[in-house]
Amino acid sequence: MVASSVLGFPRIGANREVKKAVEAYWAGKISADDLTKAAADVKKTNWTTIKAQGVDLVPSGDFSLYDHVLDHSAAFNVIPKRYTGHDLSPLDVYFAMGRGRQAAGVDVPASEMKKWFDSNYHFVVPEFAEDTDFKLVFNKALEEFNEAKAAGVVTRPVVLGPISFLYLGKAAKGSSAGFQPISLLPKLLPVYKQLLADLKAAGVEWVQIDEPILVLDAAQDYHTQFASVYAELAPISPKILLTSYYGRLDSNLSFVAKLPVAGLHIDLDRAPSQLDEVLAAIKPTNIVLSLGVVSGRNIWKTDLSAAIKLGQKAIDALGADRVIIATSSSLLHTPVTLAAETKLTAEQKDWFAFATEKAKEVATIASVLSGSQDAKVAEALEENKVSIAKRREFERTSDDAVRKRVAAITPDMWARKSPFSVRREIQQKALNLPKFATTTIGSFPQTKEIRTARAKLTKGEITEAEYDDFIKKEIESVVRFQEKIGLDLLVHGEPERNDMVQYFGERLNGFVFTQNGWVQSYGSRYVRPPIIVSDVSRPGPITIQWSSYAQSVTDKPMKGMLTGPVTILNWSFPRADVSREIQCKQLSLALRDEVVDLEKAGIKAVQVDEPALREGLPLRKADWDEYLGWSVSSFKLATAGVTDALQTHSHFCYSDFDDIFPSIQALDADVISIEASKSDLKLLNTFKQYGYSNQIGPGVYDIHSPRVPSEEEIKERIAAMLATLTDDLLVINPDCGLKTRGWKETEASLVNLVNAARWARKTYA
Ligand code: MET
Ligand SMILES: [Zn+2]
Repeated sequence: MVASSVLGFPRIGANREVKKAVEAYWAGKISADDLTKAAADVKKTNWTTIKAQGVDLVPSGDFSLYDHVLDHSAAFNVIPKRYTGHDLSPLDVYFAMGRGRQAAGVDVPASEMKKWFDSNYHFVVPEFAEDTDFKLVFNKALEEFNEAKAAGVVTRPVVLGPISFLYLGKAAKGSSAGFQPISLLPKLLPVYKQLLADLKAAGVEWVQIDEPILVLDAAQDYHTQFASVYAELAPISPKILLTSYYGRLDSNLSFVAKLPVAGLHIDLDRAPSQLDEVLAAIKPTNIVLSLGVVSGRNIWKTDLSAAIKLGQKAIDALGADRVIIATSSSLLHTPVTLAAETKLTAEQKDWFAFATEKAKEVATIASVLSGSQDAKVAEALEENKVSIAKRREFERTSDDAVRKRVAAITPDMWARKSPFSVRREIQQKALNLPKFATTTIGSFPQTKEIRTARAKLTKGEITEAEYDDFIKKEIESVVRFQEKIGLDLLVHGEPERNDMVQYFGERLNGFVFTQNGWVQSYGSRYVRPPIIVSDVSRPGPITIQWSSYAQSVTDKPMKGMLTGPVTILNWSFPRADVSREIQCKQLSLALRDEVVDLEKAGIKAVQVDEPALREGLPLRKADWDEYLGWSVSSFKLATAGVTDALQTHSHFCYSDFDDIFPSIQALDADVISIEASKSDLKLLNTFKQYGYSNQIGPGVYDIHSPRVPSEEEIKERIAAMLATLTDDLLVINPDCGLKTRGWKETEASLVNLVNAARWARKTYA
């Protein structure tokens, strides 16, 4: 019998129930009990849904109200001191860690957030100190196992592994130099033992322990750490399924195959070629192999026949009892169900599988491999063959003009005409900005009124012209606001955009959209990634009318605002039949035309955002050059079609840039803005290390939290930056767009920012 399994499921609810409940709780509209109840309903629906698809091993413990790494930190008492002692309930401490808290005498910023591997999901970075006092505050894995059992589903609890937990975390501020979280392993292990022993006592058969760091280049000591940790855990634990996902095990396989675990999960979606060596390595052991053949990262229907072949290969080597068919990773990166989509054409719908459909796919593959004679299984397999054939047929169509244009790209097309120093002078004349120029990253609060107007337009309750008028009024008021508080380089505020990627996707050929395809990005923030289904091109101008309108109502310079090619690609579900590089180049050419049109329309500065450049970086260093090569040239291709007088900006947020900083310099944007506030300005060390020649605005405050930074705080940050950056290169801005913020905190924060910049002009005159 070949078993089927799912590694994790979206925790947002089919109708975004979790977002709604969490935000209502934050707003004081529902109680903690109501929130717990709403969460319980979603968990129960998830378990029963997965089971109903025929899956044998259903996950539990993967649910989260905010972030699963944060859950884990809270459960293990890894709670920085700044969040304790305020007389907050554990739930409020938890949310304070996730998003900061500023109320009733409590004023604490959020913890640092980082991208989860190469995905657009963000986790809250655990902070470890030498005196971190690990204890099991609550056993989430056990509680949710029991909860699922009571709902009639026996599950496989999911736990983040100890080594990944420590490596994903950081040393708390004030730790002694050289302190490394991994040194806490001996102190942490007893708590894991307690957790696992409790699971075993509760009758848990299998526990899934996630060690995703196994797909990263091995730290030197991985080998001994894994060997000693799992030797200690295995005897007292339920059967351990050790999982790796998002990439290949590579050289880590040599020690992983020797661990005393009952099962090993590998990602065959991202790294199909590792199957042979894994089979060879574990054949002499008793390890059960979980094959991640159904992608947890994209939304394309699995080619079941191809997956069955891989499964059969594993069965031939190991026997059916040692094979599990699984999703490649948790399905948290995919929308809940295709069933809710009513606007996709039948042809399009037939191409896709979302989380629920993917659960069914693993079950079908496992049934076929188990020799099932069930007519329904045979039928599902047949239907899949037809769907895959149809998609292949569609893939043969192409937009020849786009293909030709991509083939004709030459390197001179992606170089600016003159070097930065020359451009700078020309641009300074055109823009006339003061020293320490202030600007924002683009979006202003997306208010209820804006969302309502958009919804009305979608429902046909207002006309296109009425909507456009509304947007113009919004733009004008955002412009007046910026003038009033004294910002220097203005933006139009992006009120017309539902989402920075979706907005462009909807105006380009080659994309399709879902109505309800939400995927969690961080906390209660979900996105609906567009899907690239065919060649991409620009049927006409996208942003020109709004940017030129905004410029027409002010004498101050207006910055045009576009989402960059790499980010559109990385935040979409890409097609699987054409390389990412080619898809990116197609996007670049479309955006290049838009940038040129903005300049023609009289716009003097254009920002092309690339917040997702870093996240697309391959997990293995050996693969970096290839990616950085085409992504950097794609950005440049999009921005180099203009004259020297156009000031190009780019923006990056959420991640560590240390390792790719030379590539950021290579983009040759005239100005970059970059997240720095949450990572404790450690970025500044990067500037020190590599130097930076163009203008730069490391964010002076964190916009991901409603907390208002004081003027003093911002001055301190500016002063800290000036210890490393020369004053004529520094630009003053928040660390990201303001669309998730309310107007009140936006105004207060920006007033402080402008005042701090004025202070800097005097102080560093
Ligand atoms: C995630 S980066 C966001 C950049 C965009 N221009 C904004 O201000 O919202
Ligand atoms: Zn940003």
